Amino acid sequence: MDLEASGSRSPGPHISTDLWAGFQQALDAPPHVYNDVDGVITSIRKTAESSLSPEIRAFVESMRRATDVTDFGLSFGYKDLSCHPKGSREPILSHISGSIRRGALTAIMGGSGAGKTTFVNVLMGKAECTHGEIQINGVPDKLKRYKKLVGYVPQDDIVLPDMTVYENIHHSARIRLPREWGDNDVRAHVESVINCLELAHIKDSMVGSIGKPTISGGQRKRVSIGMELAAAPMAIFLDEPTSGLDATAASSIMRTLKAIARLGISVVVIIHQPRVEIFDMIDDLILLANGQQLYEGPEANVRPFFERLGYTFPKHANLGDVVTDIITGNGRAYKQEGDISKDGLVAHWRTSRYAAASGNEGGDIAGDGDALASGTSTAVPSRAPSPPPPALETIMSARLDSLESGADGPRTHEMAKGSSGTSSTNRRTRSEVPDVRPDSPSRSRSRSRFRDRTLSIASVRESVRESVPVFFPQPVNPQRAIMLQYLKKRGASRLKQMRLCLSRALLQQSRDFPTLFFELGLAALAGSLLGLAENPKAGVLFLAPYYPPYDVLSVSMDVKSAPEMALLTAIAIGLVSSAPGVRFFSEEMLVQRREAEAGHSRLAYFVAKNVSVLPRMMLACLHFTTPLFLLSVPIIPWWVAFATNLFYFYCIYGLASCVSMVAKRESAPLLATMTSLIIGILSGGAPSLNSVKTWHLEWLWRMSPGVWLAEIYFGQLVNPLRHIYDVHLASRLVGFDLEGTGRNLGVLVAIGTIYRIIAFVGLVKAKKMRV
Ligand SMILES: Nc1ncnc2c1ncn2[C@@H]1O[C@H](COP(=O)(O)OP(=O)(O)OP(=O)(O)O)[C@@H](O)[C@H]1O
Repeated sequence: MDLEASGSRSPGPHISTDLWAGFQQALDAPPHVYNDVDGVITSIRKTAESSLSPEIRAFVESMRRATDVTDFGLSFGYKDLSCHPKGSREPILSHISGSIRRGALTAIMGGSGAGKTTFVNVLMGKAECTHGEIQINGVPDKLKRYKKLVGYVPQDDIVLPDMTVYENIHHSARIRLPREWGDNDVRAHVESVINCLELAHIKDSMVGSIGKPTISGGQRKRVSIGMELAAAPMAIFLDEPTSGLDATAASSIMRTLKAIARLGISVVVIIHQPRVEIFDMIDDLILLANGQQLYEGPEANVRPFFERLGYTFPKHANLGDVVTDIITGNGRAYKQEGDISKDGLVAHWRTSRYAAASGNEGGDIAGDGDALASGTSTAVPSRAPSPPPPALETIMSARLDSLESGADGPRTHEMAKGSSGTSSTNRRTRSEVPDVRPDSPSRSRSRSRFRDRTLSIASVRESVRESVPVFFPQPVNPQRAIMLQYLKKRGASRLKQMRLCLSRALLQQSRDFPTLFFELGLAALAGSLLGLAENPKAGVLFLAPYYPPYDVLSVSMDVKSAPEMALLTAIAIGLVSSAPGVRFFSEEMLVQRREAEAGHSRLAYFVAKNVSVLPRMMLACLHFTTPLFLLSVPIIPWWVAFATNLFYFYCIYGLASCVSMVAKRESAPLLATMTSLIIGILSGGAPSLNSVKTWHLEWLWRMSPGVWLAEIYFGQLVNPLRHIYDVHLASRLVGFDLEGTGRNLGVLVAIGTIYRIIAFVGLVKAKKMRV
């Protein structure tokens, strides 16, 4: 069964209608008009919002509380953006100008290497441009400041497989929402996100991995989107949100994204060769090639734009495919003669932009009111022509008429696209979006609410006429100061994040019982085998000459057994713990990077992960040390052996963390095992530390925790016999000190900690995610 398809129709637990369509219901809402004119438009907004379902209204209210502004959402304006990193021969982006409207679904398209990722990184404040100007909500500003208000959904659904849908989203919310929010507030927001994403019926299901899925691909994508919406973002960027999904799931995701945009959140997607129904849902398009624009404007205008350049669109061809072919320089099938190169398209866009800016008739485009691009004397109109927004009266009349006649009313973007009505593409979109509630009670309620309000709306029309109705995007400058102030309070403190990450890590471990069982079993087996190997010696691991004058009675000498036992112990612990140690970080590396780039504290995560593993490490050490001691009966006090082994486990886990930062997930366990074997061999047992000293390489051996473990074992096994044997002679022969157990334990802790510091540096410096 297609879970995604069934999921899109299943209601949440407290939602009465079985026709609930989540966020998509917002697509049927009347236009959302902003701009407060003596409270007049506010009443219209309230009217618009009253037709939304209670779940979506709860989400909108929650968003307002999280952002502390009434009209959440970000619009971006950019002028002449150029990025030319050092070492790169060509600029990655050059002369990009335009805008991204608040509340619009904007798609960025281009061939491989066109600069889409870099452009999105710039808009998200993750990368800086070498040149250009940027406006946020109509005000020149630094994008970095708004990072906490921006969500990013990577192409691969990077979620924790052994956590439920609710837990994945809830964790993100608790880390990123305003810190003064109580548990109930966070829970309510998460519930509203889950309901609106139609995940309520699977909220307690484990997410599962791609190899072992427990929910469908479309649902995983929704979880991934939910993790961002949980943080109440004002803009959300998605890298190929439909890739890998079947047609139904892909359309459903895009409709959801479009509805989210309608609520005010700016949605920007990177998309490749979209299917026609997906292409039709896009409001605005930004087409890139070779790091430069070749089109920016409404999706509805892209076809006429290319037709003016001589391209013909076959009757039944997929518009998305044709556009992709054209912008990658493969448009010969659609233009028999003339230039079809990407450079030609880029040059055309640039010249027509400048022609339009200078008022030249030949200009192919005209500015559309983008504040940055057209609001100043130096402005460069940067978008293809958007028909002027219709008057508010037209919109309200159309909406009221449509409600009277029972037809679906025009949507905001459709109106913004042209007073002439909806474009053909948008008509297609609407007809393909199933009207899930043709005669539903909520629809009738919404109609009657509208009728009731007709009078009051009619009475305010006159006063509204004086003002210019503003549709998306709406600069929210007056609210900017409040928003920036509020941004500082976003996100849990580092200490709280540590606590949250710790409880999550412990929960994960408690669910991974088979692995723990296997690890403890392996530790017990290794300890038993080593104990059996040492058992015939009955704990006598040292023999040396007697002191004079009894030295002539000495029968034999054995100074190697103690270092050898230490060597075998080090190797066994290395084998037992390196693979589990590497799992902790390498399996979650992508999740960690996603979280870190979303603003989670790396330090909190790292410390919590390391703390969470301590009980497991102690259990493994107990299972290793106990059989070893019972079978080999050495003369070392049990607690000293336990502490020594435990600190060596600590070192191996630390070393495994370092390996997981540099090695690929598949090769990390093998590499960690090999590394632990090497440091085990460098324990001074064979070759002896004395020989190493003669090679002047003691410093190298001393860098290995193995040598400190061996020195403790040697001292503990030999020193108690000092009244019988010449232990100093033995010490000189082997090269180990007899004293300093406490110091050596301290060194082991220090080495383990140094490994962790190196691992943390690796975590911070590790390659960033693709976007
Ligand atoms: N930091 C950098 N230094 C030098 N060149 C870079 C850097 N980052 C990206 N590039 C280059 O810039 C070009 C655009 O890269 P970008 O990742 O933005 O393209 P893209 O459109 O996202 O491609 P794709 O769809 O294949 O991911 C590529 O040729 C890439 O190799």
